[in-house]
Amino acid sequence: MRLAVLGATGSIGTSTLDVAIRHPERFEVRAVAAGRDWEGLLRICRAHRPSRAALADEQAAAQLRDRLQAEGLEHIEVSAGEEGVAALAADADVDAVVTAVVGAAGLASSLAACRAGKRILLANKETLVVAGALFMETAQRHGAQIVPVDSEHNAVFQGLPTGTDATAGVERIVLTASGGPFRDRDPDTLAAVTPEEAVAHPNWSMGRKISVDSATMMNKGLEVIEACHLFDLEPQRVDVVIHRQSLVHALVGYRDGSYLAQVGSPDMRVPISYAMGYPERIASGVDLVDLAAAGRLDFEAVDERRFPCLRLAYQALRTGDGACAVLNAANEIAVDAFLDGRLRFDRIAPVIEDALAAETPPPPKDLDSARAIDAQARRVAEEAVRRIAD
Ligand SMILES: NC(=O)C1=CN([C@@H]2O[C@H](COP(=O)(O)OP(=O)(O)OC[C@H]3O[C@@H](n4cnc5c(N)ncnc54)[C@H](OP(=O)(O)O)[C@@H]3O)[C@@H](O)[C@H]2O)C=CC1
Ligand SMILES: CC(=O)[C@@H](O)[C@H](O)COP(=O)(O)O
Ligand SMILES: [Mn+2]
Repeated sequence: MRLAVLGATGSIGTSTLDVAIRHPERFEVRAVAAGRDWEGLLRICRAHRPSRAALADEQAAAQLRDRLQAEGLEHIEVSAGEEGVAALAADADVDAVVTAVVGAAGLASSLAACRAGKRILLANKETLVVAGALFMETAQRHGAQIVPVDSEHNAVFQGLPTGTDATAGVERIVLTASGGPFRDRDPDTLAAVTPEEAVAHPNWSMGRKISVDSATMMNKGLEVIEACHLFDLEPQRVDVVIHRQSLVHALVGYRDGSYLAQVGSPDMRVPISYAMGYPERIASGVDLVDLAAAGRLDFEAVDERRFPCLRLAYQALRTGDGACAVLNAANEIAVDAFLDGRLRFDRIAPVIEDALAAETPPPPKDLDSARAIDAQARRVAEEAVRRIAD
């Protein structure tokens, strides 16, 4: 299988390449893309020898081109900008696209992969939050196959019935949430949280943005929206439960009273290898969980006062796709402001609430309208950051 790995320098990208290199007879890394880390992408080019590479940042792409030439790797064609990244997703020499770009920046390449009818190993959950119906319709129209990489959705995918009716007998699904680094912290002290504390996830090693999302539990909110689109479920059929150990990733509840749960170590190579090998199971480099050593599996209800972002996500989901796009944009702005030291941790949710209070845009009907909604919501959220941060 010929792969394009978009977001190759990041946490998911690195795990994907780790799985690929374990199966050289099975996977060929044809194309790799990132944002601006040209040195990271250069190292990947040396190790995997793709045919094509792309960087969203034009200057970084020029640096990469120069260095590849200096090292005798000029046959690796380098493209630049959002279009350059999206072009890799549609490359005729690629069978499967791993969408591991962070944030709404991944939408254009996700849609390009859809239009080209690729197998999409979907990590970029923001694609489904910004333009869920558009993305799913585009995939269906062009025969793109979506295999979820996000651990919970990958777990649901594994637990759903096989055969023609993919949801036969399914009553509800349950996504587990670790609760993040502040699940036991006194809520009155959340104002003082530092970025380094917020990105210190108790169980998973991930990029900074998703780590903050886990700390606010917006990550689970985005995942509820993601699940509704992927599995065609109404919001009331998607539950969230806190599970501190992050060993059970999701459960599919059936009408006969059974739950099917997927259990695995908190290492993304497990769901990534499932998506890469599907429908076969291939080695991921991760051992089975030692159940006796794990000892216990705890489940608790979510305290919505501690995690207001989860409520905001359900609110946006019930309002419609336009509101979900606003939710995502405002969250990205608020998280950036927090990581830059311009916004307190406990003010991330109020910024998003403010953005959602503005007039709700209609659902995005194409990439341009999604971009316009995103840009407008970012302006509103930036204004809210300035006001709320004062
Ligand atoms: N990490 C995890 O365990 C999980 C992640 N996900 C999802 O996967 C996605 C990636 O997350 P994660 O790997 O943690 O993030 P990272 O921050 O670790 O990596 C992000 C990647 O995106 C690239 N990137 C950033 N901006 C652009 C752009 N404009 N164009 C192209 N590439 C860009 C980065 O390149 P550069 O290095 O140059 O900045 C980097 O390769 C997110 O949507 C996240 O929600 C889902 C489930 C689990
Ligand atoms: C690994 C993965 O899929 C993340 O989305 C993970 O779920 C984050 O952990 P939280 O449960 O804390 O959000
Ligand atoms: Mn997840």
